[in-house]
Amino acid sequence: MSSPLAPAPLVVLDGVSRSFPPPADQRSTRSRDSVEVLSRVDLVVHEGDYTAVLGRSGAGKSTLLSVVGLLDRPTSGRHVFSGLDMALAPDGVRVARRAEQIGFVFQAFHLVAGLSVLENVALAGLYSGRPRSRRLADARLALETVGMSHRQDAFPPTLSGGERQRTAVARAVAAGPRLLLADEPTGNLDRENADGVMRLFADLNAAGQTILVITHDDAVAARARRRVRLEGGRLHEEDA
Ligand SMILES: Nc1ncnc2c1ncn2[C@@H]1O[C@H](COP(=O)(O)OP(=O)(O)OP(=O)(O)O)[C@@H](O)[C@H]1O
Repeated sequence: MSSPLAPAPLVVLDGVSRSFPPPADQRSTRSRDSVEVLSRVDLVVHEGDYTAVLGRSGAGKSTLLSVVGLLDRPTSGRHVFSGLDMALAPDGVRVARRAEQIGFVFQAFHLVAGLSVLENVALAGLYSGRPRSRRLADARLALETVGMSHRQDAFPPTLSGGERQRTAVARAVAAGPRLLLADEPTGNLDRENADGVMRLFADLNAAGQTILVITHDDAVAARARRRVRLEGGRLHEEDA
């Protein structure tokens, strides 16, 4: 039994399932049953955790990240984020929570080519209404954290892959999210740059950042404090 003083978990997935309609080319010839990609998944993430979700291509990792990141709703099950039941919350509440409390890093960086590095990072907090002066100050600090201050006036097309991803990480953490969600963050990087980004994640976590990273790469997962694996729609603990 947990202590009454123990902090509430940041994320709780309780019996979460997510189904999709069958692919169009299979609807007439095969079963019309929907495909259950996540099947009664349970997951608890506490503040300060650093968790890697492993799984083969098609295992449902991005689907899981979309649910945890409030980009998608489960078909059934309970999803609590930051103390609020999100599976049933109205869209407006979900969008606000996502903007204020979750930072995303994707494999493809998703930087805006026509904005400088500083301006890209200062986009963090825009949707939760932070004033520009505050966003710029936060962006400068985040760029310092990821070692990109010297490139703040550069434009994304002139950056290396590693620099682009460090910029994307700065943008994800600049507004101080409670949760950093990363989807294959090293997928477009060579080993050296991948190592750099994973060192950065370890440093952020050591400073208190809660991180959930999804990856098919054991070397990336090895850097996390906890590993879980998605297989057959279910989530299994990899090791103690
Ligand atoms: N919006 C959707 N509509 C229908 N099927 C979907 C949808 N999103 C995902 N799927 C299906 O769910 C399954 C899991 O996809 P998902 O992208 O979550 O896997 P993944 O583990 O992230 O794969 P990868 O490592 O290749 O990115 C796939 O079979 C995919 O086709």
